Amino acid sequence: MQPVDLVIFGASGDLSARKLFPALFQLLKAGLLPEDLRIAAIARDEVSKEAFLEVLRERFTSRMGEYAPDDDEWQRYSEHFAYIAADFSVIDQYSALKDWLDDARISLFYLATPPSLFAPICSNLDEANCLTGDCRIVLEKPIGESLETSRHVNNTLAKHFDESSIYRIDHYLGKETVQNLLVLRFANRFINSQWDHSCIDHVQITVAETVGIEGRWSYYDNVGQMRDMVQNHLMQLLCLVAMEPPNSLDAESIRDEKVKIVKALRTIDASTVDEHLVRGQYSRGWSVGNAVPGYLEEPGCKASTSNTETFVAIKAHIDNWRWAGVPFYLRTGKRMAEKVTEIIIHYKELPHNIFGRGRNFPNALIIRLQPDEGIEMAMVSKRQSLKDKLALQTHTLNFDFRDGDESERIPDAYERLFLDAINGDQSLFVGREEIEESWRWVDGLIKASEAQSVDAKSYHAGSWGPAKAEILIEKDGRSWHV
Ligand SMILES: NC(=O)C1=CN([C@@H]2O[C@H](COP(=O)(O)OP(=O)(O)OC[C@H]3O[C@@H](n4cnc5c(N)ncnc54)[C@H](OP(=O)(O)O)[C@@H]3O)[C@@H](O)[C@H]2O)C=CC1
Ligand SMILES: O=C1O[C@H](COP(=O)(O)O)[C@@H](O)[C@H](O)[C@H]1O
Repeated sequence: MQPVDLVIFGASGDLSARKLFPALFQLLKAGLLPEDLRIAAIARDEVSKEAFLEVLRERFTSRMGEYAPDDDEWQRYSEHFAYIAADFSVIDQYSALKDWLDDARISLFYLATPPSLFAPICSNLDEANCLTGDCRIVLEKPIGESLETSRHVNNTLAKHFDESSIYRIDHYLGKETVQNLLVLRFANRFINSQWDHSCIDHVQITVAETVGIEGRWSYYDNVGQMRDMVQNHLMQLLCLVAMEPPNSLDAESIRDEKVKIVKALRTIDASTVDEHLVRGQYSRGWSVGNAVPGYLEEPGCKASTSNTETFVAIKAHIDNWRWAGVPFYLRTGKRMAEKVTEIIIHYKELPHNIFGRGRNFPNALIIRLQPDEGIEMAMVSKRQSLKDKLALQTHTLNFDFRDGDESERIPDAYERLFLDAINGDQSLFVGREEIEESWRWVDGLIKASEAQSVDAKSYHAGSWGPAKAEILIEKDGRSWHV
């Protein structure tokens, strides 16, 4: 491995503490990163490196539980760090970073900052002469808040970095179970050969969270679940389920196939939005046994009303040969009954049922991405019975990723993504075109919903969303899996 300097902008933020620094710790502990990795943590607080690390360690300990570092491990981890206090928006404050960087090493700039700072940081890095040698940039989602603003960010990036040096993160792609979708589909002939409109009745993708907006009201109220989750995470899952086999596993081949799916998504306009979109907003209720406030009672809320959605259900169609006539039902929300991310492939009934009326149980493939990661196949078999010769039942073939070992740690998505960015592998990062095409579709949906004044219907925290979401699917004679 080549020597790497990793610069984390936004080092005092929530993402850094919860995901980035723990992932780096795990990778170093496992010996998967260069031993001489240097990490520059940059934030605004005027504190010493020791003070920064002390706070970081407390945050680690409260969140990492049994995986938190012991004293020796923490000491070794600390040795990789430098702390630089700077305001990223001010060009004059880049000199300490310039002095710290070493041209002979790869510089990996990680922007864990509000998206409004992406463009200024790129320009400032360039102007401060920090972009010499092999430089790469990693950006968190969201890239923009619309097609127009994402283009602006991408255009600015392109002025300072070559596309091959830009790593746009969608952390869902780093999840082991999401990567497994490619393997499941393209390494198993029996699945691959049954993956189209002739066998599949419909697809459901659910990304349900029990958390609320977690103190992010001012950010969230401007974006809502459509921009926070649908434009990126759900779109990526949809693409991985629906895309054609890529020619190879290189980034370009995978991105090309994903873009084709996004472009084939049928536009939902003002004339069709009512039958295809349900929006919701949580009111107070119960979440995992605790009473929780409604969206408008969350800390930081300054408004007495808001039409921002915390729940979305969509019926989407992909207008191509493979998926003709197969609806994709997508659903995502905060403060739902359970934390679950799953994809359900519902197969069609057989063309002719020799077992008689009421004895047809269509197969279903249940891909559990989190938690309880695994795959279930609902199959029909005969129940042993002398009384009823044709007693049929659904049996489940269950494939548990942990192989029954609950103590096994599934690596966090950010571990995979750091490793790939350091190794220069872009295959799990999102390309410019797919992001912009995704915004084009989502912008159209938002516009249609605004034109028809589709309200965010209230649902109780701890439920499965507004009743209208049930109707969206039930009027087609189907129902949500959970
Ligand atoms: N949190 C999460 O779970 C996820 C976050 N993201 C994305 O990651 C990014 C970061 O999110 P998150 O960590 O939650 O945000 P936070 O608000 O918690 O952290 C932002 C960080 O940026 C710093 N910062 C802001 N402005 C400046 C400035 N002018 N100069 C120097 N530092 C500055 C803040 O420092 P200071 O403390 O001084 O303000 C803080 O360290 C966002 O793009 C978000 O959308 C993506 C997926 C999940
Ligand atoms: O990007 C985001 O993702 C999280 C959900 O991530 P997960 O890995 O816990 O499924 C979501 O809560 C957050 O609002 C969003 O910005």
